[in-house]
Amino acid sequence: VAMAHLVAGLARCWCPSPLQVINFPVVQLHMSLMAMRASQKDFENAMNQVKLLKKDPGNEVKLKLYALYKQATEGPCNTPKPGVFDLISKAKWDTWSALGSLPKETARQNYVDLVSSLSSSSKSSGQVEPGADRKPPGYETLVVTSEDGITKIMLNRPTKKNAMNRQMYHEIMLALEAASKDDSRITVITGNGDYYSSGNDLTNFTDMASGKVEELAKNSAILLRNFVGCFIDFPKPLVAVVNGPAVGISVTTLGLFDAVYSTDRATFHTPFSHLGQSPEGCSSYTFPRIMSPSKATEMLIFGKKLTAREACAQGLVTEVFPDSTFQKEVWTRLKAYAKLPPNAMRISKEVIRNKEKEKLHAINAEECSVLQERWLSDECMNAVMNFLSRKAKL
Ligand SMILES: CCCCCCCCCC/C=C/CC(=O)SCCNC(=O)CCNC(=O)[C@H](O)C(C)(C)COP(=O)(O)OP(=O)(O)OC[C@H]1O[C@@H](n2cnc3c(N)ncnc32)[C@H](O)[C@@H]1OP(=O)(O)O
Repeated sequence: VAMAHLVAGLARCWCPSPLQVINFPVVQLHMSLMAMRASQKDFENAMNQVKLLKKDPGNEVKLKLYALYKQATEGPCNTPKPGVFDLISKAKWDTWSALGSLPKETARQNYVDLVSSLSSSSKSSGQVEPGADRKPPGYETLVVTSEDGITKIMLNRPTKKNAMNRQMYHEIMLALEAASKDDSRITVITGNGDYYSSGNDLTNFTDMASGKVEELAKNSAILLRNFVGCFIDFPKPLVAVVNGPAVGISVTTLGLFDAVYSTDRATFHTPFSHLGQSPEGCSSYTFPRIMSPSKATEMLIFGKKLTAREACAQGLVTEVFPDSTFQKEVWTRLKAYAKLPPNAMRISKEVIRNKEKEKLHAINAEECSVLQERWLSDECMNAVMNFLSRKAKL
């Protein structure tokens, strides 16, 4: 966030051309970090302070601390990448790798600064709260509940319109993996607040200013490919309860759901060209099949926004409900469906979807590799800078 403000602030104050914005803050940031290096003693003190924090700083911060510690002590990540299903080790590896060739001294300083900001906000005391270290792990960006045979995964960043930051991508993968194995019969994804989701969190791009951009784009493409892969492989009926507007990746992945129920207040749009980007979530394949090639073009290339009723007429949405009765009607129906025999539902899904799986994985890989290039383009950088400096709403 600090980086986003720095970049946005500099964009407004200094640079007439957004292209110049990319390089300037990197140089500035590097110079300011060089000017204030933490000593080894400061670093050791910070490590001790972490153990005394009263409040759990959350998984995202812990990953960042882990990555900075490793970078400060061992340098750039060159260990082998953990396997796809070792999600926690992979999250740690991804965060460390994303630091690229950040110098050890800078990592040490960043670690000290981060701990210091945590200590002041959580008012650490000399005593560790009894039992604080035994707090059960939970999700930070989701609320996951399971009842009446339904596991509900609710995107929970309502003040950011449920934009998907890296933490949320990882948590959705974890929640889907857990739901695939629990004893629920149907899995639902929905949003908290007035939006279903505003898509990829554009502040994900602010990391671009702090490391090797090619490497970051490569890691992001891997993250996206794994994320979409979890939807392709999900074994039980997967239902979207679209409680409000949906943007970007939250729209494209709908093509991989088994049913999509929407409030009449929702809209659907994928402003990829506006962002200098290209389709993902297998939409380059699913959308032309669901809604015809030319209707898919209007959405995926021209960024046309559909109302819920238009999306339903085109087959992307299964059924639309009046907003006033949406939650009641949808949950009543889902509870009834969740009473159906689970094996029959799972096997029917296999019969319907398995023919396509290999194809979908290949499409996913291709879309991610194209996007990896797009993220490095001037068109994409400029669009993200515009959003971060509040010049454009998409
Ligand atoms: C190489 C790095 C890449 C890393 C990526 C990893 C994997 C990537 C996968 C890629 C795929 C995705 C493609 C997409 O999803 S494209 C779509 C991206 N989304 C958008 O372009 C939407 C941007 N947001 C908006 O246009 C508007 O916010 C809105 C959704 C129309 C809502 O407008 P509003 O006026 O009603 O509300 P607003 O004040 O703008 O929003 C409230 C706060 O929420 C913040 N916010 C909303 N959406 C996003 C977002 N997508 N990213 C970041 N932040 C978002 C907004 O900034 C406000 O915050 P604050 O209150 O000002 O702090």
